Amino acid sequence: MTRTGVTRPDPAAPPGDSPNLRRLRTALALSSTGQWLSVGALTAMAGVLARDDAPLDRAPAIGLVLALLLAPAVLLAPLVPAVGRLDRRTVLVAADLVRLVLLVSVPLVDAQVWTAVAALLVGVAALPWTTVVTTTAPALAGADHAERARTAALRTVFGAAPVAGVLFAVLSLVADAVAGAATRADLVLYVTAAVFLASAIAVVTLGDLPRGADRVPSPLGLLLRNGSAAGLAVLGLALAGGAIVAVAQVEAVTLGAGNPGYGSVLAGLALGAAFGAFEGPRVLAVFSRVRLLGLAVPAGALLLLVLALVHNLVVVVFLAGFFGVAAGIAWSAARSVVPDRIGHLRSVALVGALVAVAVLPPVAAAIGTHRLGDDYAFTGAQAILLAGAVLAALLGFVALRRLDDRRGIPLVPDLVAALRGERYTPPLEEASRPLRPAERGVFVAFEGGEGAGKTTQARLAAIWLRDHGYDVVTTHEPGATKIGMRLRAMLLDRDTTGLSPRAETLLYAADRADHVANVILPAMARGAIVVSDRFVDSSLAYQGYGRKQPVEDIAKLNGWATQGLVPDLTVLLMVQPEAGLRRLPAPADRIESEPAEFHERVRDGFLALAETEPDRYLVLDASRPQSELSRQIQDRIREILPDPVPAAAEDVTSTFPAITD
Ligand SMILES: Nc1ncnc2c1ncn2[C@@H]1O[C@H](COP(=O)(O)OP(=O)(O)O)[C@@H](O)[C@H]1O
Ligand SMILES: Cc1cn([C@H]2C[C@H](O)[C@@H](COP(=O)(O)OP(=O)(O)O)O2)c(=O)[nH]c1=O
Repeated sequence: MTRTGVTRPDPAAPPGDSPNLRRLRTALALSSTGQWLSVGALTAMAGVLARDDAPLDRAPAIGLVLALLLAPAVLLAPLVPAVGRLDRRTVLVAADLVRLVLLVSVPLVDAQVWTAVAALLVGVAALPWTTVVTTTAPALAGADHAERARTAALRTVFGAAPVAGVLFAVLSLVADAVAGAATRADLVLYVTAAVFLASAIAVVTLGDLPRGADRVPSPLGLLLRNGSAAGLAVLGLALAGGAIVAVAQVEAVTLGAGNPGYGSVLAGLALGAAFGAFEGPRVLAVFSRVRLLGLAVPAGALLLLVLALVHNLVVVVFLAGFFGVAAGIAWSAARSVVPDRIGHLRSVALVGALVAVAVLPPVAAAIGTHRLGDDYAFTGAQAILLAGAVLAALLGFVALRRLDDRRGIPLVPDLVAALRGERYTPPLEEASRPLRPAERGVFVAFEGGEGAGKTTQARLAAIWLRDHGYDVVTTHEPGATKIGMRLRAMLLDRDTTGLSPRAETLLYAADRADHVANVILPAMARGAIVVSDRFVDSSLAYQGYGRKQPVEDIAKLNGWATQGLVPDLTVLLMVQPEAGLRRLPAPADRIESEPAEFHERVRDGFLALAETEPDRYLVLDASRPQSELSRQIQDRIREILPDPVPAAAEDVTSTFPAITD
């Protein structure tokens, strides 16, 4: 604030940040801390109220409370838009106050059934807050900074978990010190209620919040759509992580550490996960993200295996922390592997955790405790942790096998080089690649939305290929031939008005037919590698999905135009349309100036095309640094390269001594 009371923009604040947005994030931090604390507080209370003699018999009651807390997020998300029509601040305050009342009521009612009902209602009351991340914070930041605001809000939600974990452990210790070992969870329940009060007050002090359509995608819908092997790895971790949380309290009580012990395990897990997710992008930065994912998941599984077998709380807390780190790194790697399917990954994690906490505790209780020798008891809790570890490791390996983006490059030297901060590049002739007849060249197409970096990456790939002695032809669409240049002018000139979608499609196809006949096929016939900036997929995405014309028809038309030529590899660079368009210099051409929804449809179209033929596509997150992208592209191109020297010629030349100077 200046002396005149006018708020000046904070020069250090990220673009799009406003005082109101910052206050909203503070409220979100408080509310999220309360929600995470509720998890510890209500499960602790469920454990106390179960009152069974053997700690393991309390597991199903604890699992039930966890499942009821999570279930609304999975099952009721589609109902959230209904609250979007109400006043935003009133809904958020009501959501906090409802949770406050519920948490205070739990120790007063003091009944197992009410604790379970309260858990369900706390889960329901948390739902309106999800719209702060999906809608309100991005709307407050404005269109240009919406994505950044969404990310910051998500970080706030998950960053609150370790804070709540540590707070829960400390409060449990205090309660233990004051009231003795047989404490209930009253203190932490009341403190959680107070945190919700603080959140409600923070919301009241907020300025106006924008209304707007709430978009809370249904986790169940996302679970089934956009499946990916990366999702399998995340599922493995979610099941394993869910197993830890589901039996943490039982383990802590069995080891004589009570709620402070339980809180320490939760805090360790949450701190580790937050650290891993935050640092993930910097871990082995030059190493393939797929391989990092494929290694982090089994590493987490191994930690879980040891965790299941030791009977020492301090060791368990550290192992839970390291498991969290592995899980966090794996999560960040999975996000970079399928940047376009993060919603799917989140749904897998949520549903996996829900299944784990609902199903595993009753199984643990049913297995019971078995004495092995005189001083080692093996419990059902350990059994499900072991099962979680094995399953996670298996799913991690499946993901690595299915997705490996450095096939043919040995894992160990690749990892050793990455540990030294270097990128392992096998000599070209050592890389395993199917040899292709040299008389037919190779055709690589670069596709993607506006400003995705196609021209940049096509150029870098061509330079790299030429460095390795290949005959390379770089070309582009539309407009690579004389006729094509005239067609391009017609197609992209903003003065061209009223061009019908069919005519547009035919003109692009005419340009392509000329391009294939006069540039691409002659180059391939002499064995060259052709690198094209755009090809048929652009027509399918722009004229098909963008202009809403039948994709099948366009594919048929282009099959004829191209004489059936299909790229050996299509590199698809995915970028958020608005980010891509921002990268381009003004003024926009006729297609670039289409509305945002058109470009969204084009983007979705490209993805749908890649999904139908995953082996032919390399899909990359174009927001990553250019050098990283080009390395991944090189790795993939290497797999399809022909021998640089025709096999027949090599038979002769290889008998001569090499002259290197
Ligand atoms: N990975 C990247 N990160 C940031 N900027 C990039 C990246 N790749 C390309 N750019 C920049 O974005 C702009 C558009 O890139 P360009 O290769 O012409 O995209 P396209 O051919 O897909 O329209 C250029 O200024 C380029 O330097
Ligand atoms: C090849 C092709 C391009 N287009 C559009 C996409 C681009 O907006 C424009 C090509 O313009 P261009 O300036 O080459 O852009 P970029 O660098 O993004 O490739 O033509 C189609 O709509 N259909 C097609 O089949």
